[in-house]
Amino acid sequence: MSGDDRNRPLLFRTMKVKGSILHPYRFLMLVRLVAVVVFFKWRVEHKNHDGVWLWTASMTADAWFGFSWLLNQLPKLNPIKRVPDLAALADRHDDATLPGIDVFVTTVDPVDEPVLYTVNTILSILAADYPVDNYACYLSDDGGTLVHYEAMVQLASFAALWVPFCRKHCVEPRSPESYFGIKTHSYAGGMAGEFMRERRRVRREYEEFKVRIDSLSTTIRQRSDAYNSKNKGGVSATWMADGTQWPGTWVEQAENHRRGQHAGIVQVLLDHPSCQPQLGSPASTDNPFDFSNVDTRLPMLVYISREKRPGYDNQKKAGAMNVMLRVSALLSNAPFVINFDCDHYINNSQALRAPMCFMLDPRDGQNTAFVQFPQRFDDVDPTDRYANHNRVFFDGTMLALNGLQGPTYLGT
Ligand SMILES: O=c1ccn([C@@H]2O[C@H](COP(=O)(O)OP(=O)(O)O[C@H]3O[C@H](CO)[C@@H](O)[C@H](O)[C@H]3O)[C@@H](O)[C@H]2O)c(=O)[nH]1
Ligand SMILES: [Mn+2]
Repeated sequence: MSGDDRNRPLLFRTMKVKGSILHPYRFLMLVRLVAVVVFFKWRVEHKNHDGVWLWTASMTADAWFGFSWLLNQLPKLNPIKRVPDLAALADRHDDATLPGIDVFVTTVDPVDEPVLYTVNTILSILAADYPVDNYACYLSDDGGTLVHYEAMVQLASFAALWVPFCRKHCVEPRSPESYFGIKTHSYAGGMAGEFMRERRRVRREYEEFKVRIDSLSTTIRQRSDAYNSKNKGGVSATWMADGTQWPGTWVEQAENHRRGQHAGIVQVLLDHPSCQPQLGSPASTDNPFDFSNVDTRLPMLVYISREKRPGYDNQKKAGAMNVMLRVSALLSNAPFVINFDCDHYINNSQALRAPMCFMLDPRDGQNTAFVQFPQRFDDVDPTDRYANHNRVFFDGTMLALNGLQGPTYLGT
């Protein structure tokens, strides 16, 4: 750290858990520890001579549980919360000096992992508040299906409306499905009438976009049937809208066009944007949106389906990430990568800035390998009877590990 850095504001704050919560918890740990030790003592002193084998087995199991309980408790003695300071980041780095980020999204099956989720994930990424020419989004489709590719084509055109709309009205969250799912929308800006009008219109466009996404598999099948019937005798291919055969997997399995056996595909759907802001056009008779003061550029968007061959282990998500690293190295080569599963979305438009507070921190940045966000889950029943929010893990264990060295990496 240079002398100059020492006087600068640090980019994140470290917060201890309140004593009123921590002290009773520590006391409870002590009580449990005493109980566990007393229990072991009792066990050893009351050896069951009729079933020594059983006694030994259960002692071994208890000893192991006791030990793992201890391992689990020790980090919890000092849980730590780290909060990014976005204002300090903005002071220190203007948009031009923020580093590039390559955003990786992985998906496999358009049915098991519904395309609508993937589409929302990507829209929330494209609409994030980060310098547009400084980040790029890559989708890896391990299914190699045309449905995903055409969904991305549709998405690229819907994003041209959704992203400027989000920027203009500071919409949160920026995944349209979640945004329109919220019952009431507070609006603090000075254009309430215009906001309501544009929101209604975007909502209608989104509903139409969803219908197009939902009908993709039917559209593709009908189109392919039409081409295949002209092409009698040949194999039943899957056809793209431009009248060429899709290089990935086909609806009907064929040599070199099936799951686990097809050529690699890389398609740039949205090109790298220009470096200067591009303001949109004012409202007119055939354009109800006034984007004349909004930057309408979109970040780069790339579709990838890696090559697959039978007998070759693809290493699932890790393999997909490897391929995305290689492709992005050629196209955008950002110093940082961030990855999401296709069923995750960014629920806060500042989410790409937040990790930079840790990575660029003058004190700890050089020693930070990765930043792990807590995950939150939608559509869990409000009382969370079955603990599906995983709060103990995300708000307990992970904070606890934070106080030791850092949390574990969760794959996203
Ligand atoms: O051959 C494959 C198999 C999986 N995936 C993707 O990998 C991700 C995770 O796979 P999934 O089987 O859905 O794992 P989950 O159990 O749902 O997710 C848990 O496990 C993942 C892998 O460790 C972590 O990334 C997640 O955070 C964690 O919630 C998904 O986006 C998949 O699309 C691929 O890209 N290629
Ligand atoms: Mn999953």
